[in-house]
Amino acid sequence: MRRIFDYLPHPEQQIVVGGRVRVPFGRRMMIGIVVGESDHSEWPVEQLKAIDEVFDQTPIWPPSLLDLFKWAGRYYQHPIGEVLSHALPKKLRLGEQPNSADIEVWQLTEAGAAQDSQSTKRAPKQWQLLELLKAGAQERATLSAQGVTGATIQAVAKKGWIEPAPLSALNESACCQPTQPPATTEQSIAITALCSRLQGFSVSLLEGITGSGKTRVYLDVMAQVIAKGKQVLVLVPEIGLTPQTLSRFRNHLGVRIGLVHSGLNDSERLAAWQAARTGELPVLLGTRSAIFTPMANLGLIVVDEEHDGSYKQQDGFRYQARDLAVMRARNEQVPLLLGSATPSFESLANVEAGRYQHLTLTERAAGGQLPQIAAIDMRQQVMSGPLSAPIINAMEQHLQDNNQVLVFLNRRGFSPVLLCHECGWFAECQRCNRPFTWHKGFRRLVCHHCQVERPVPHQCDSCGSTQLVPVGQGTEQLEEALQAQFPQYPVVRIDRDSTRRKDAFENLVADVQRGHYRILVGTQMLAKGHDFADVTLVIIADVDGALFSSDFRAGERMCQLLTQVSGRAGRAGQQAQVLLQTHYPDHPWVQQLQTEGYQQVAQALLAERKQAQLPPYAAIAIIRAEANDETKVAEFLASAESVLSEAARGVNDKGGVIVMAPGPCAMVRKAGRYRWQLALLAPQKSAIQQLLNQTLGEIEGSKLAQVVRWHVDVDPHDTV
Ligand SMILES: Nc1ncnc2c1ncn2[C@@H]1O[C@H](COP(=O)(O)OP(=O)(O)OP(=O)(O)O)[C@@H](O)[C@H]1O
Ligand SMILES: [Zn+2]
Repeated sequence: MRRIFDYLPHPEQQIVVGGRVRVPFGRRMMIGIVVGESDHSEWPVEQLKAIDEVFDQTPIWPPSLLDLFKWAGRYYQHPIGEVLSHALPKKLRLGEQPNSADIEVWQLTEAGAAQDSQSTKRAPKQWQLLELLKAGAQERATLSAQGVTGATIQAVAKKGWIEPAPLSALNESACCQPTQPPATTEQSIAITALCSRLQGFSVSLLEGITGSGKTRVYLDVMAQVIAKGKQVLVLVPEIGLTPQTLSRFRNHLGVRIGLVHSGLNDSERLAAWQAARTGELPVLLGTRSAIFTPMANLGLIVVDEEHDGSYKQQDGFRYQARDLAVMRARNEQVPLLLGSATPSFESLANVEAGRYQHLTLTERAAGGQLPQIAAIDMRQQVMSGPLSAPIINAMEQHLQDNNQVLVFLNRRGFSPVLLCHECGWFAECQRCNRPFTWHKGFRRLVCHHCQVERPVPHQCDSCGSTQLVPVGQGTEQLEEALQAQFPQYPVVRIDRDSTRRKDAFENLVADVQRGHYRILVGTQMLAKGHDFADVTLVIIADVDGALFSSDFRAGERMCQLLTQVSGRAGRAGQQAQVLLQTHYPDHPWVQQLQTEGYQQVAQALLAERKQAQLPPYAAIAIIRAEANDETKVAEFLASAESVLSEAARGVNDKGGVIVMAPGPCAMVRKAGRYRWQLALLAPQKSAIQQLLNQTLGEIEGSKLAQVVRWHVDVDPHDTV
């Protein structure tokens, strides 16, 4: 509910703003959070109920953070209750007390330290655990982030090689790596510039080409902050939290690193949260939602790969964690460091406007040149498999030279369509009106839009023919074809399907690092931020689909993705190559990326955005609605449009808000429901805010608002 509720104070207990209380709500008792105090109410005092129980003597969040949440609720047009509930670890929502002692810590015993790889020869996982603990005690949560399962821990503990350790062991354990290569000149310049701004609020954008060693810059700056006794909050994209990242942080900083990731259970999550809140944890490393963690002594926020789409929550409370980081840094008066090889256009525009400090790294830290992208014109190739002859030849070369080859294809499954060769019928999801993807390994057809599955048919539904043929290719097919083409080189596929099991992703990445595989096939999971030292050739198998998206951000996204994937090649300083297969070698983005690189393409695309008055030079919000009955969706948005248009006449002083006519989404039917949307555009974010604040109450009150599912998306990630 888009509102707050009034209660009388507890007769004896003191209440605190930002603390939890139990209150009667309807016929139930519920846990609430006190967001403010007042000496009056809109309701007659006899109608108000009293707070039943007070849980907290001190606020859960400091006032600056509570203010941030209130701001976020207003800005993203999301009910404050849901925002706060989102920010609160589950155990606290249920009324438990914060507790940081709930942490399971393990250390080597003397017997364990005496083992060598021979004694665990048939149990490589156990050896991995022993090796990890050689550097000192670690939390179970940290071990699990590095691919160690509970079963392995139990097995090794049973042998008497490891034992539970006190929490204090963590602080002594993290060791500093003695042999760091010296920072490069560019890195040193960036580090000095950043360290001169550690007081007060500022935002810096570190734009460093792929492999330029941005992480090293973060770490040196973080070390300075930690040395002053302050805490650092580091955000990474959803799949950027690899064992490698973690060990780099541990080794370099020599302090305990707290983690927030999807593999934590509720107790571990609460323990990390509490350790951060009390100030005992020097570094908290986490994905999007870590931005909500209170930190007693915050000294710096770092957002790595700041352009990454996973910082935007795509359902419920649709916040942008990078943008919240800016607000949080301002509220808490600390510096914010954004880093990327392919900065978001929002951040580039902020640099242009002089709001962010701009630091650049233009050379690769380990030497060598950034690989050039070369397009292979598919129209002139005779294709015998998914990859053309020049690509196969190049792969042969790099593999013979003992290097790894990465083949990128952003489509899971075996084939995106299963077609009847005789009549042209194809298997289609009835709820989305889109073809099913054939997953050969799972022996299922899966709709990638609504996740519904069905068995693979033996016959055509329409004519009964048994000649069903796969059309188009996904990673599964590519993996199969490459293994057949290069039987002597092990192939691994890394995508959401091959990494479904817990820890599978961490394990596969570790195996790639160890050189177990020579050919890596994968989706964007492989593209982001990984440091695979032996990859010298990157193949981009197909980008053609992305060239035709009608989303105004399609160009930005594609250039980011291609630059990031390409950047996986030659990171240890080798000569490297990137080959891109396309039917459209003349497409302007493809051309520009080959000849100029991300910075120049970004400048060109930004100029177009400015001309067209689109974000980041304007603000946008979208109201989306869906229902089984399309006319209801259209009617609801039409009435919303008239409410908005009427009110929009009043906000003309700020340059006005354009209320676009409602229309069907690019994918008009999903999971059986029809989807429409209405966009609001304005030169200023505040104008859209003002308009939504004025009108949402009325829109929400309409009868159709109860019939259709709808939501507001401020600064949407997807706009089609
Ligand atoms: N000063 C240095 N001297 C030698 N090697 C370095 C130095 N700094 C970083 N490196 C190495 O360069 C490689 C790339 O560094 P890093 O992964 O930090 O790059 P990055 O800027 O984050 O790249 P990306 O944006 O592609 O993720 C790593 O293997 C790292 O160990
Ligand atoms: Zn579907």
